Amino acid sequence: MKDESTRDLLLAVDGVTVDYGGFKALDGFSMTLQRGETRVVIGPNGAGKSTLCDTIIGRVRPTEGAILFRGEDISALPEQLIVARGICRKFQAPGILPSLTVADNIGLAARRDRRWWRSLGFGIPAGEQAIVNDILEQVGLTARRATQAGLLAHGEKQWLEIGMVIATGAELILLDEPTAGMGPAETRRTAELIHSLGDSRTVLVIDHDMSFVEQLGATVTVMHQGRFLAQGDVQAIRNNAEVASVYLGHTA
Ligand SMILES: Nc1ncnc2c1ncn2[C@@H]1O[C@H](COP(=O)(O)OP(=O)(O)OP(=O)(O)O)[C@@H](O)[C@H]1O
Repeated sequence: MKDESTRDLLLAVDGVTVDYGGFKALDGFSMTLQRGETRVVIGPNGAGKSTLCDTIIGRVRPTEGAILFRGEDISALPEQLIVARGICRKFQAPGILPSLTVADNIGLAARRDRRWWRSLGFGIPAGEQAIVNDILEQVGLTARRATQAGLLAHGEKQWLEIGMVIATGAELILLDEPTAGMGPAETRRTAELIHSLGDSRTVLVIDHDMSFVEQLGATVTVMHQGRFLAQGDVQAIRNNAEVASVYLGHTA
């Protein structure tokens, strides 16, 4: 891990409100991410977690406030320009091309902004082979490189998707419930994989599974009703009476 003092600000969500005709899915929400950190955002159903990701990636526009990426306001940019600047989101639903091999899916993701359609049917150019090999190794799919992606097990598909996000070169990766549908062993492997991204990427994870959150060992930000509720390590969050009350539905 980098020393705190050498880290710098990558993302600032600054007082963001998303108002749907009077209902505020985000209500003056603020948080910051330092370069190289992994952060988990949790919160009860409807807390605004997905809306936060939608707003960062430009799918939803803030009614108030701003999103600053590398110090620049990106809140009015179209999604594809935000992606081009280095933010990539992995959705719960797999976006892999099932008839292509695992390696070709990663190769395509690496070329997505570089007229990747031209490469269809031509295999992976030599220079990219090394990148693809590295990513396959990182996501633990080297032995599956020639397998059709559609034939992978559920967990493997999720890792391939994470590999594809890595391949885009994005500096900020948004992972929306990456362990959905996974058993304990796959969940553990996913935590290791996110760990292995180390300081090279900044990762924002949304998840409900507290054992996964614990394995990640990351700072946790808690949202409730579109607002910031608490932030700290897993233990502090577990011991936070206000957090317990919003999850358990009673007052502390
Ligand atoms: N397009 C929309 N129009 C109106 N209300 C919306 C819209 N999108 C989301 N909401 C509402 O905003 C609130 C926050 O939704 P969001 O999906 O961001 O929460 P979440 O924390 O991701 O919840 P979950 O854990 O259930 O996925 C919810 O009450 C939801 O119904």
